[in-house]
Amino acid sequence: MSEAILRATGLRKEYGSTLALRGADLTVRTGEVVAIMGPSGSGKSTLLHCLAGVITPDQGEVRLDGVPLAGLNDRARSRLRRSSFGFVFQFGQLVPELPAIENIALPLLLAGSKRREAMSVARAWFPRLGLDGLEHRLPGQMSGGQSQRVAVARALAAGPRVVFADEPTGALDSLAGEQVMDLLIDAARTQGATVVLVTHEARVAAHADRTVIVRDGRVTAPVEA
Ligand SMILES: Nc1ncnc2c1ncn2[C@@H]1O[C@H](COP(=O)(O)OP(=O)(O)OP(=O)(O)O)[C@@H](O)[C@H]1O
Repeated sequence: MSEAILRATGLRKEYGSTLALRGADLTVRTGEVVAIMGPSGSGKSTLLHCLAGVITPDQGEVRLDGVPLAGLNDRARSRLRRSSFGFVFQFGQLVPELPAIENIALPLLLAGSKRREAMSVARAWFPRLGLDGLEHRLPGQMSGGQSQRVAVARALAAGPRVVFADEPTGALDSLAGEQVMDLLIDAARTQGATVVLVTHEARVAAHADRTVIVRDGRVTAPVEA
């Protein structure tokens, strides 16, 4: 069995009087696709954001390759997010002023690629996305499903080690949602990326190797595969 890439132990997070996480534990292995399910407000997004180092838990820790994220300063944490992580949200993550191809090229440019090289990598995604000919469409000129496919390509283009997806199909009908999930899982597996996915939908979770349930701020169903 592969090594743990992410290990969260005893995560606790309070927002004012709301206890969002109360001792959440989760281990994710390299190359695994893990779905996080659970009732609304149970703490799924908070857990995802702690795993990704976007928010810092009040107690407990997250380790990436055994190294505690809390030990990194803000700059190192942002660099890590940029170089090792990709993100897909429900909607609205593309830069509206940039055509699809430039949205995909953006993380590569931020990582230091030359423009010509970044655009060529981005262009190569279009046949795979089923979006040939739409390279120069703005996000507002594409359907929700097309935009989400572009968002998946953007999350994966720079070769992240972990992709975090929060309700990536939440705003889509079932056919468009299936296409987005097929693309996300297929591309992640091809690249050997690990995926941590929050979803309400069992058919989305069915794409995962393993599903865990968050209830009242704790991970209640199989912590380990
Ligand atoms: N920034 C915030 N400020 C205050 N309360 C928050 C904040 N973020 C989350 N919460 C609260 O923390 C709890 C857990 O929220 P979280 O978004 O993690 O749950 P969730 O399981 O992802 O919910 P949903 O499925 O509805 O998206 C909820 O009660 C929520 O209202």
